[in-house]
Amino acid sequence: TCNEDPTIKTMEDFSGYPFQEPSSSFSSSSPFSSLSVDTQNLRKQIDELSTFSDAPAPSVTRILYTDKDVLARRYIKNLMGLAGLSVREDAVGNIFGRWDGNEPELSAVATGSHIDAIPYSGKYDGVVGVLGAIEAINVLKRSGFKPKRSLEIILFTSEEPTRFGISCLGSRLLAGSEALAEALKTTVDAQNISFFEAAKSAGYAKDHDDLSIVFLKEGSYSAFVELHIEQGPILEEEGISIGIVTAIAAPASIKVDFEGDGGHAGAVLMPSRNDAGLAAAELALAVEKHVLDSGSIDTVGTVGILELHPGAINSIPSKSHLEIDTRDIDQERRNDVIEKIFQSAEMIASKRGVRLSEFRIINQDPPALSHKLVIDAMQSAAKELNLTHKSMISRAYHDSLFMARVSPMGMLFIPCYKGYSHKPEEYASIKDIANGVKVLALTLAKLSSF
Ligand SMILES: NC(=O)N[C@@H](O)C(=O)O
Ligand SMILES: [Mn+2]
Ligand SMILES: [Mn+2]
Repeated sequence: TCNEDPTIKTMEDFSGYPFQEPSSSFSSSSPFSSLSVDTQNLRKQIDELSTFSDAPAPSVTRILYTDKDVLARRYIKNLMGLAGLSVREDAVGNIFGRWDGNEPELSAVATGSHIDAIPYSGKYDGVVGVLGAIEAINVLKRSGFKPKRSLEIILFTSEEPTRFGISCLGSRLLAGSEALAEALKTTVDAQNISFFEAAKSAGYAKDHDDLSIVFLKEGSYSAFVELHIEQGPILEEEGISIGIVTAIAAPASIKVDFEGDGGHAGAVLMPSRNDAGLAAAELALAVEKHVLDSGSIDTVGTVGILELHPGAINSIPSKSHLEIDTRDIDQERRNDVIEKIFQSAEMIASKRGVRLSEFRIINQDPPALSHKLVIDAMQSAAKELNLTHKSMISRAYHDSLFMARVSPMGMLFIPCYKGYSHKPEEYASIKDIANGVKVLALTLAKLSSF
């Protein structure tokens, strides 16, 4: 391989895709002389949407089913209407905007992403894939194109795990997750508000608690493509416009609780303590150790939530709560790490005389591979638009991870500033976004004519 970049090697092993572009089954002569993106309008929309936030600019916080989320959803539905799409919503608030093709009975081609944003994050994560998708439809309409297969834009509910601790909630249900449909009957958020109460407050789940109605029918889509910022530095560093995602890494998340006796920080001497806080601290370091010991750069582990109770400076923590996110492109290797984390939790609990009161694996998802059909379409589109592109893997997860279970899937990445994401400094230039929109438009056109 050209530059001994360990991830390239891994990507070839992992996605089975030779680094060199395979021959495309899509014709190179596209009827599209010019695809014009309304960059000014798109820029304005990204800024306007970011104002529906529970955090002060430049940060964006937009949590599922909050007032700001409902306003942002209304904003998107309005834009879908202005683009001439027929709009519908399902019981959990996945929103669909459809442009009927000449042969509407054929399964449609879909694209989409999410607009929910974790606390104090940026304007572009997910948003580029929703506003960009609507603009891609406008671009095709402006060029006089008429699809054979219908084109459908999906705004997925709750890609971020912020409110109910479950990532990709909307797309998991669309992909038919019985377990999730069941679990949501008893799921509550940190304020003890139930999922259904919250959904109803946002106008969803009116008279349903059997969420299997959200499941997509077999063959609903002939292909699914998601446009997203890279959330990594590669494209920007290498000056490449488009990332052709060939695979998405396998995410997992774990909730852990320790319980000890707590007590007075002054009066209780060290030998007679069983400090739940120190148990949590030790486990957090053990997560790092097990991830580093996997010997692969592709294994990552994060303790993004660590809470102590009662949380008083002069009181020994009697309870501690950790939430662990670990990922890898190699599912086996990731599962080994999870097993080692569990053994450490047990070992630490017995060594420190605290109780391991919870070790719950919330999700342990397999990785997803992009489909040749979609990869070829994305590559020939980028080529026809004379945009530099490279194949790459996604270490962040996306709704595409679950759409791959019900449809041939592919993702398009665009560069973002220093690879920043999940923080206010997240940024993508309108030029890069416009390139992504053009490649998406052409890819959708190719797939819809297939
Ligand atoms: N794309 C993205 O940020 N997805 C996240 O929810 C993640 O944690 O990967
Ligand atoms: Mn995100
Ligand atoms: Mn995202």
